[in-house]
Amino acid sequence: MLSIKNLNKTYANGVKATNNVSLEIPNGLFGLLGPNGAGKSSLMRTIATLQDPDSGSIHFNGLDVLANKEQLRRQLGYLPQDFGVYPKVSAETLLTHFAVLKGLTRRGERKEAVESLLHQTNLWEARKRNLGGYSGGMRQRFGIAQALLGAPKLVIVDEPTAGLDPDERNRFLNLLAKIGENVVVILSTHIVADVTDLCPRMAMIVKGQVLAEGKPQTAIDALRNKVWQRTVSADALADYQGRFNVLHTRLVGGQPQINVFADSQPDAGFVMVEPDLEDVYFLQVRGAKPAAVPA
Ligand SMILES: Nc1ncnc2c1ncn2[C@@H]1O[C@H](COP(=O)(O)OP(=O)(O)OP(=O)(O)O)[C@@H](O)[C@H]1O
Repeated sequence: MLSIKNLNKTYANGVKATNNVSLEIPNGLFGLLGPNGAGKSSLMRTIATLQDPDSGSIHFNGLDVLANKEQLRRQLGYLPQDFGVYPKVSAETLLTHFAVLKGLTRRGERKEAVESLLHQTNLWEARKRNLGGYSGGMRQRFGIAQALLGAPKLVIVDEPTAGLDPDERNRFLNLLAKIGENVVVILSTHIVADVTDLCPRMAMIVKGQVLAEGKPQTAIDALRNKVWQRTVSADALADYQGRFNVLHTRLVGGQPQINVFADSQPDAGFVMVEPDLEDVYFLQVRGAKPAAVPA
């Protein structure tokens, strides 16, 4: 269990990237969902002990993280947002190199760990190929392999699915879900479907603040009977956006279809629809508060 209490971080330029964040994160895949610039990376870097908060506390299975950084790092696997690889080195060679850095100094043990991770991330067949020739998905899976060296108890992956095609994204998320069976895995993303599909728990973060936390389904249920949908003409769209709390707009067959948040039917053209996590997300991002989004 990772327990974060009243965490704050303001950068020297005055940006409050982490605003009184408190979260309880159990074993499993935890989705940290928010738009670009919401403060996801800042929070993850702080948990990973790469930067200090101004105030607040972090405990991991009882360990005071900020007072015992080295001990946390020994249990941590981290995949940063921009994970660079040496293009002219094979996956097997670089992973072996990372294993040495991670303290796997005994040869047999190291070989076993590297081989097992190459299998687990489905890179075994491609292990001799140079990383420069890997696809985006393969590179991310390599990133996860290095993060898992040393069997970490806390795994942090920062926006790993951005730029992956749907197949690669699925393969990557399934891999994370499997890892999450036994350890805490925190996944940051701005892709709502990443969280809907796989995360038993999540938090939405906007402008450094946690606006919703808990099971995705609980947050969705709180919007039941309050999401209304209709198609409108392109000319009328701005008018609808001005008059109603429009959560999002999609083009369906070239025509705008809008989802509106309202206690009652906004006009006769609307039908009530089942809410989904996108509705919850856009309600939070647009700054409109629902009656309550229970944890
Ligand atoms: N070292 C820094 N110094 C000053 N401002 C920073 C620094 N790092 C991040 N910020 C600012 O803090 C805010 C949060 O950034 P952060 O990278 O944590 O968000 P994010 O949710 O991870 O977004 P993204 O996906 O775009 O990286 C942004 O306004 C960003 O410009």
